[in-house]
Amino acid sequence: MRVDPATKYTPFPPVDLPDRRWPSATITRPPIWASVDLRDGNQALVEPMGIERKARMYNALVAMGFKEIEVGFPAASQTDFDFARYLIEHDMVPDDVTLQVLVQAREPLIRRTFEALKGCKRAIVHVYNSTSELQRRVVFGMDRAGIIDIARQGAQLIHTLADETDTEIVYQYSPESFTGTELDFAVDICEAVMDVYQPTPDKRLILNLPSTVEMATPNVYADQIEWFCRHVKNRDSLIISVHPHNDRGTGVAATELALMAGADRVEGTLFGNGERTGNVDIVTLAMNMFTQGVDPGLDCSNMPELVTMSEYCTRLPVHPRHPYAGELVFTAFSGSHQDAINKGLRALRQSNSGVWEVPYLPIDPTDVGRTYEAVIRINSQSGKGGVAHILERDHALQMPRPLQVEFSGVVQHITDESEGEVTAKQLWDIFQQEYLVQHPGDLGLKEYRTVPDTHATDVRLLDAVLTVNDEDRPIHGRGNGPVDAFVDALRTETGMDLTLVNYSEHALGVGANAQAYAYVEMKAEGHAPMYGVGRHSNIVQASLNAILSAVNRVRRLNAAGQSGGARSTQKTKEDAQAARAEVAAQ
Ligand SMILES: CC(=O)SCCNC(=O)CCNC(=O)[C@H](O)C(C)(C)COP(=O)(O)OP(=O)(O)OC[C@H]1O[C@@H](n2cnc3c(N)ncnc32)[C@H](O)[C@@H]1OP(=O)(O)O
Ligand SMILES: CC(C)C(=O)C(=O)O
Repeated sequence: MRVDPATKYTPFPPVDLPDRRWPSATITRPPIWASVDLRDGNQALVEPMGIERKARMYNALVAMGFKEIEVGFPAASQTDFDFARYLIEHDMVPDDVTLQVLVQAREPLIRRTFEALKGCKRAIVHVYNSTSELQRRVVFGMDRAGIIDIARQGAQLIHTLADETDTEIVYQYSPESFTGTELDFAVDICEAVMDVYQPTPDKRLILNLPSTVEMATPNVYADQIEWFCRHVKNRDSLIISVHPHNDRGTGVAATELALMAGADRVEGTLFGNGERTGNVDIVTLAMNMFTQGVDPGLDCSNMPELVTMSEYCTRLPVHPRHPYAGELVFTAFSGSHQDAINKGLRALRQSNSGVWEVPYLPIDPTDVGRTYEAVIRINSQSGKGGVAHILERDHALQMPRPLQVEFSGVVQHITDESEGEVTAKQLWDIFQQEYLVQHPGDLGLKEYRTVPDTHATDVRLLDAVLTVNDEDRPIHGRGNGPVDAFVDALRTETGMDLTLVNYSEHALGVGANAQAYAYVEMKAEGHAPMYGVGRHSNIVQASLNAILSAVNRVRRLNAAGQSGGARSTQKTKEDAQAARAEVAAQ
């Protein structure tokens, strides 16, 4: 029988704060960022980082612009102790960066922590004990007074040791499991710690209010933070810090609402690594601010490098759909998205506006070190817009709309069969096979010339030599220009009733050797109109090639015993099989 959640789980009680103010606040500046990758992130890894990996991540965090970095729990493990020593002894702490170390409110651990800090110019000593009703009851078996005593004694020892050291100590206290702690008790225990440290507006105490376990909707965390800020004494002598986890998958939202509710500082990790479902993801938070026009003060401009570094250090993958960072987050496969992105990018180029406005792309991929290459990729969900985008981007083709429709039908037929992706290179190969390559049995244009008809005005006579399977075939035609005369000659040669329906062309580059593309839509009796594409440095020859391309496609259809319109596949069975085999092989 299924479990009845109503009998097994208790809903989180709402906070009594009817005049809450945070819903009308906005985030206009970044908080103080503190990375806990090397502590909370590290303690959650299957294989915790050694010194080499820790140092690599530490350097990356400094380079990003973090000014406060929790480097470990030196009293808990020799590696963490040694790493703090390593940074201090190798003078790896820039003047504007403060190392932070975590310790439980327990005397031997606190003493050991101070040993780890010897020689450090400035450090945040972050002490914690657990305060929630559940932990008081089942872990510590203590009442409120006993728990306050642990915190007070821990703070007293730290205060004493701080007076004896040359290191400038910044105090930080966390009522761990804050989200499960009654708010009045959270204020009481924090104020007991404040009584020891005596913070002032010039020497503020960091009070860190962790969502050790995310237990409710983000608005509840915001209420808790606002309630605390409004009830704690000497608010101006405090830095209110949040340390959200992501158990409900809403760590980022909870943090944003907590900032609106008055938090000054955020502890989190890159890409949300951390205990269970992780700590809050600082990269997403920072980029969310960035996309609202707020400089987060953290450099995420080389996201691929950050991902590589994080994956190496944590030995955990960053999900391909991870916000801003995942391999696929700037990629559209679906046709209507591709169409809108294609149009949006074009409109942006034309507008010359610096303001980013592209449907389905909340940020410019280049702002995080990505290119536009991956934005549009082709599979069976894709449409003409995506196909046209890639051919224009990589080969400067300006395909007329009906040709886009026709060619996307060819591509779709292949992707439907292969059920996979078609790379940009494969797409170009398919296009060339379909329109530009001479297949066995196709007509090729060896040479041509036109002369005015001396017996009629505005009429030209054409003499050309076609090749079919290495055999020459002379042809002759007349018309009001070379194109018209060529179509006339082909009517005679092929016996097909051919009409030129549409024509367009464009140059590729400039100068005498610039290539031109010509696109023709031909109607052959018994077939729907069909496109041909020609390429040559001479525009007339490009046009004649395009006409032959269309005629050859009709001939291939006839040879395969098929008929049908432009939207049906124009590929012979062999072409389709070859293309499918190529896609499958990659
Ligand atoms: C939410 C967080 O992420 S907090 C950070 C958590 N990080 C870690 O725990 C990683 C590092 N910790 C460790 O390696 C170990 O826990 C150590 C080295 C610190 C301590 O190890 P041990 O002394 O063997 O204790 P262990 O952790 O198994 O048990 C905790 C004991 O400390 C007590 N305790 C836990 N927290 C505190 C605290 N803040 N203040 C005082 N006592 C505490 C517990 O009640 C328990 O007491 P008991 O032995 O009388 O039952
Ligand atoms: C030590 C505290 C801040 C912690 O890591 C947590 O509550 O998650």
